Parts: sequence; structure tokens; C-alpha cells
Amino acid sequence: MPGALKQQNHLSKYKMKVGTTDYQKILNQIQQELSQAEVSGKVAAYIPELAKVSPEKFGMHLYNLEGENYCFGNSEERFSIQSISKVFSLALAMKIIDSDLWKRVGVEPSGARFNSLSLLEDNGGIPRNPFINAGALVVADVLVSCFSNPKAAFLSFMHELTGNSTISYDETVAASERSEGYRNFAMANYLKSFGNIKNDVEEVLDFYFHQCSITMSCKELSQAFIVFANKGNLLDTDRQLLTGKQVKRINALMLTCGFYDEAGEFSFEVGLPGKSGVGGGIVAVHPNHYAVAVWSPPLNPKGNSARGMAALERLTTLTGYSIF
Ligand SMILES: NC(=O)CC[C@H](N)C(=O)O
Repeated sequence: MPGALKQQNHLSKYKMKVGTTDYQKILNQIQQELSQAEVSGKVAAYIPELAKVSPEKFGMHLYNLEGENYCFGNSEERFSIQSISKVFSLALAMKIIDSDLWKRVGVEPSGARFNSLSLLEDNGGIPRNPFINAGALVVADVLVSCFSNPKAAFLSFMHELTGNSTISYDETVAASERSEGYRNFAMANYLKSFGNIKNDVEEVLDFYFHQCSITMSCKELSQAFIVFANKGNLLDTDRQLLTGKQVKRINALMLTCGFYDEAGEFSFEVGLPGKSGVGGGIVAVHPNHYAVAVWSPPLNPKGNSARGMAALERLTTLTGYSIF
């Protein structure tokens, strides 16, 4: 059938293009273009420890389903993953309770800053999604309810996901965030007033500040996120850690809510699901192809890494493919 043949040719052409992409050449070009470019933005200072990080840091690491690694710059230096941790905590909570979780957290973009309190009033204490702080605090509450030692359980999930038992909390960063964490304290108390935090507010915040304080490098993050590009399977052992449905939902939430009130812009410019953190990291996933992490501390006014967003826009433009 001529029609079928045409389709097959088209598919093999696409495969060939993906298969022959010279990622290292593209990453080198991104490094060259963006290291010199003037990038506006400010390193996060509302967590005092984060203000000490050099704005010059710049690294990127791409890990694909063939198990190949491509990188440049400070790609092996660990930094504070901050809100990127919300993807990991959500994945763990979904493994445990799933459908009940969605009675307590929504799945819609907020169109507001990551730490906005205003929408909670209108939505009766149900956060719009799990990636804004309010939603992540509810997810943290779920994990605190489920484990006798939630911090240890979360780390062991991280170790299982990455195959790397050296990943840990940065106690100095956690204490630093706590010392100035008035807004998150307000938010947790406000959620509690609606009955959407079940545990002691102090305990939930302690867990939340710790999950955000985890340090990982771009290399480690891209390897951790490959599970979202690989339908829930760990790449090294081929073990199924998350179901296909869970991965579909997490990727959908990353695409629509991963960048708060800049999720549309990220989707428009980059065209991949992803998640940012105020430590300057961004991780993005190309399902069935790769996971990529970039780190550059200066943040744009929406709280996302300015150079990181530009780097990922160049990646999907230079490779010529995104999920769209
Ligand atoms: N966007 C972020 O990375 C925010 C995380 C940070 N720990 C906070 O709660 O403010």
C-alpha cells in the first residue's frame, strides 16, 4: 500500500535524525553562545545560604536512553535542587496513595508565583497543583503521615531512583531556609486551618525544608530523571519503579505547572516537560529520548534560571525536535 510505505519512510527518517544527533557538538555550541551572553537575573537571596553561590556557575548534562552522557561546564558540581525535589516527593507520594492525593491537591496551572498564598483562599485550601509550594507542602504532609521516619524514607527513595547512596540533605541550607521561612510557615498554617495538613506544621515544614536542601549535580539529576523518559523504568536495571500512568501524569504536570507562572513560556520556547528550582537548576525530559539538566544560579523575575531556560531553548531548536 503506497500510503503505508510513505508513513514508514517518514518514521525511519525521524528515527535516523534522532539517532544521529550530535549532542556533544550542540552542547558545546550552547556553552559557547551562552557563556559569553549577558544574562540578566539575580541569585536567590531569600534563602541566605543560596546567596553565597557564584552567579558564574554554568553546567549542563544530557543523558539519553542509550545510556550516553553529554555535558559541559560545572555539570558534576552539586547544588541545591530546591523545587526540583517536588517531582521526587510527588512520585513517592503517588506510589503510595495516588487517587486519594488528588482530593487534596489539584492538577491545574496556578498562573501565580511559586509561593503565592492568594489562590488558597479562593480554592478552599486545595492547592492548584503539587509543584507550587502549597501543593508540595500537602505532598510533604502525605509523606510525613506514611512513614515513621519520612526524611530517611525519602532519602532511600532517592538512592533507589539514582543508584547513588551519597545523595543527601544539606543541613546548613535547610536551617537557612527555616530561619527566614516566614511565608512557608504562613502557608502551612493556612493549609492546616482548612484541614489540608494533618500533621504537626513544624514537622511538615522540617521535612519540606530538608527535601528542598538536597544537593545533586546536573549529571545526577539527568540520570535521576531518565525514569520519566523511560516510561517508569530504571535504565540500569530495567526495573519498573513507576507505572506508565504515573509517569504520564507527572510529565503532564511538569509541562503545565513546572515553571509556575512561566509554564506557558517554557512550553512555548522549549517544548518539553520540566521542573525548575530557585537554586538555579532546571531538568527537562524528552520522553523516549533523554533527560537533561542545566544549572545557572541567576533567576529571572519568575524565579526560574534565566540562562538555564535559554540553554534549553537552544537545545530543542538546534536538535530540531521537542515533544511537539
Ligand atoms: N521555587 C523553589 O525552588 C522554591 C523552593 C524553596 N525551598 C521555597 O519554598 O521557597
